[in-house]
Amino acid sequence: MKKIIIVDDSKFFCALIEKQIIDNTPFGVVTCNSLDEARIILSRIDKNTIHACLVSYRLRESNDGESVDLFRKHKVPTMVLISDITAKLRTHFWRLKIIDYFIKNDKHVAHEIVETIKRLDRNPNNKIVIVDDSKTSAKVLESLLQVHQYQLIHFTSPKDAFDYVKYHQDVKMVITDFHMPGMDGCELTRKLRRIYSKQELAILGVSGAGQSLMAATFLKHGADDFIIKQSFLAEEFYLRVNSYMDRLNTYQELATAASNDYLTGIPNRRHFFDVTDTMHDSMVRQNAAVTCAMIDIDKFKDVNDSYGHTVGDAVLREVAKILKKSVRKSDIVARFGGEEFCMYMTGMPAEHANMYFEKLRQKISETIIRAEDYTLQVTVSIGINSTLERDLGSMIEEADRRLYQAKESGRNRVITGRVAQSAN
Ligand SMILES: Nc1nc2c(ncn2[C@@H]2O[C@H](COP(=O)(O)OP(=O)(O)OP(=O)(O)O)[C@@H](O)[C@H]2O)c(=O)[nH]1
Repeated sequence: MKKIIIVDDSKFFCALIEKQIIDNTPFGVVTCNSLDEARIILSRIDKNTIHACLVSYRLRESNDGESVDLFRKHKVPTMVLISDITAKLRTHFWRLKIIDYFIKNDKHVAHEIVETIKRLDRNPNNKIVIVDDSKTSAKVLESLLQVHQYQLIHFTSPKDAFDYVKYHQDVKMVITDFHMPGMDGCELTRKLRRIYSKQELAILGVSGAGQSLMAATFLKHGADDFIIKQSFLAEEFYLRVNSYMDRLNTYQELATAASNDYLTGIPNRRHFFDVTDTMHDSMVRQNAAVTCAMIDIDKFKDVNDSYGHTVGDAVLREVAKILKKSVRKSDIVARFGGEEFCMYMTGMPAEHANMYFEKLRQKISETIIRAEDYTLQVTVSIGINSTLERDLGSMIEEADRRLYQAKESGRNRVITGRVAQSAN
């Protein structure tokens, strides 16, 4: 487990922050109450296991800032604790390329520290594209963003940047200069906004000083914000980038929560229909092979009654995992509710469907599920329908009727409508 090192001479403060970090992040904590202790820890610990450190700028029996220098020398991402801030210190901190500073007696300090640690953990997955034909200007932004461990890609050509962002939906933010050959920053912003909404992509315009109209022009074309190259402060830049990134991450978490089942993490019924609606139309137009399947765990009530709901939940997660692992990227598996799942398989004709689902049924029945102190096995009944119909709802309804037949005729079996296969 990666760790956060806290260095502060107040044991009470260390304990308070340690608890917040342990309760709210995946990280462990090592605390030191003096610089000497911190030196010993640094000499013993494997540096790769340190996520970041939180260090008091002023410690008893050491010079101001000595603690920060020690961790910076060891290339540990550093957050600084301070009792109060001055303009001089602020400038000094950003020159040192620290992650952030926190005022110790601020009542939100623990929350802010935890949020910063979580953000630092997320940032390697947060992709930012910098578009600037000047490598020197881009380097300035890159070196600032690297401190916060964002994933960065630099393009000198706006056209190349556009092509990249268009096909890479994982880009969260574009920071673009205005004056560039071929396409200016506003045009790039306008083109990107046709594809991505503000909930999907943040765009920050950048330009030189003395361009008073530039901010309005960028915003008008769909940018979220604008910064002036020569004059922005590192602190202001971080606050803006981090707040847009936090907002995007929150939107995406909400979107995932709305479309995915909370227990198994696979799509829910609503999302299933959102996705399959257009997909199915195109399948019908191409007269392509499609198979729908309804899958239901047998006697699931007995699982809950015999082992408890926590074990029941673990069974649902395990079955969902097996279903998800068994499909291709173009197929969709969703939890329709309770112990019932639906699968939409593209390019699967009737002659393959029966064998495929028979294997799947067998795999589930052979899987040993471990939950709490129990080991158990469950079976599923499956109804499948490979007769292409314009209306997807009717196709699923028929698969559901066959699932009912599978239950009625003894469970743990697959019913295709044409042949009923007994597993027993
Ligand atoms: N643990 C857990 N149980 C759930 C969840 N959703 C539904 N259930 C339970 O699933 C059980 C479904 O029971 P039934 O509809 O009687 O079906 P069954 O026992 O599987 O019987 P057959 O389908 O006829 O084989 C009920 O006891 C529900 O309470 C869930 O999210 N977690």
